[in-house]
Amino acid sequence: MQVLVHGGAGSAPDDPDPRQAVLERAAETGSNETDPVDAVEQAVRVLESSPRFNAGVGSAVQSDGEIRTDAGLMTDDRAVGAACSMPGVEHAVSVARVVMEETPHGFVSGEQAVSLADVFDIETGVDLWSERTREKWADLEAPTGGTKAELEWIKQRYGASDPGGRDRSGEQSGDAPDRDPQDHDTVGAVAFDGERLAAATSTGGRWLALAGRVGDVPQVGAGFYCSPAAAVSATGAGEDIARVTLSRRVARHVECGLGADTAASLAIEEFAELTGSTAGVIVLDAHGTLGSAYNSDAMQTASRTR
Ligand SMILES: NC(=O)C[C@H](N)C(=O)O
Repeated sequence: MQVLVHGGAGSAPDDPDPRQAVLERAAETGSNETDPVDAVEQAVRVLESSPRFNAGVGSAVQSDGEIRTDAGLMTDDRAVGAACSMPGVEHAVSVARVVMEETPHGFVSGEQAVSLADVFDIETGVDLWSERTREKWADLEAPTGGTKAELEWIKQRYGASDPGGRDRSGEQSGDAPDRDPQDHDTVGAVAFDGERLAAATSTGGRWLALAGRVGDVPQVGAGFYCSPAAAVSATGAGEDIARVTLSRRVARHVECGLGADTAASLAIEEFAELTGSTAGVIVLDAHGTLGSAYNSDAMQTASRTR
């Protein structure tokens, strides 16, 4: 089994070494599996359980002070499952898998997704707050007073720094108020067993987002995609990733004959040109070739073959 994982595209983290150790453990855990769906699910679950990443425990907090998780999973036969806006769900990737395998649907949201998780024995009601998110949330001093007040608050702030720490004009925004140096850390995995491919992505979204906001991660073709040619997981500025269906774009380039790395680089170049924003992708093709590209300051990855 070949597994490649990422820990989000964004500004360079202060703690790359311990993060890298978790990524290595995730890749190894996935590579011990014999089925690519198990491989991506188990790899992502390791990352969701680490407070160092913005997925599961340690996820970003939305404007109403609630943490909601999102994930998507897909296989090369185009089976797909996604789930979003789930409070108290650490392993969003496992809910995405339930949607794929146990329902006739592709995407389930909110309270009902949490109920579905419960029915299939995925733990709910989990405390997803980490020390870091608690401190950051307290520092932000979010307004109380409902949706209108929250919207006014986030409109000035959301996207003032993208996951690469740059403002929308491409200038460094290091001294912007409320800039979040850890606005990255979405996690993803791709796996190949020599015949079958799978891809999965999981996140808590982005800081300073309106309650109920859903980014690219659970949108098929945007935050994740898998075709018989390639498995892809994306990370970065979710609204921009979705508007150019970034993961689908990478797979399409592989389908047109490009190598995994070239396909990833070309898709990121196109993404940057079309949106002026930052993102990263990992890809594993049906020849077992790994590829990745990003235009943010950093994107940590780890891979393992067994
Ligand atoms: N850090 C990320 O990758 C965020 C994620 N793509 C989102 O927009 O929800």
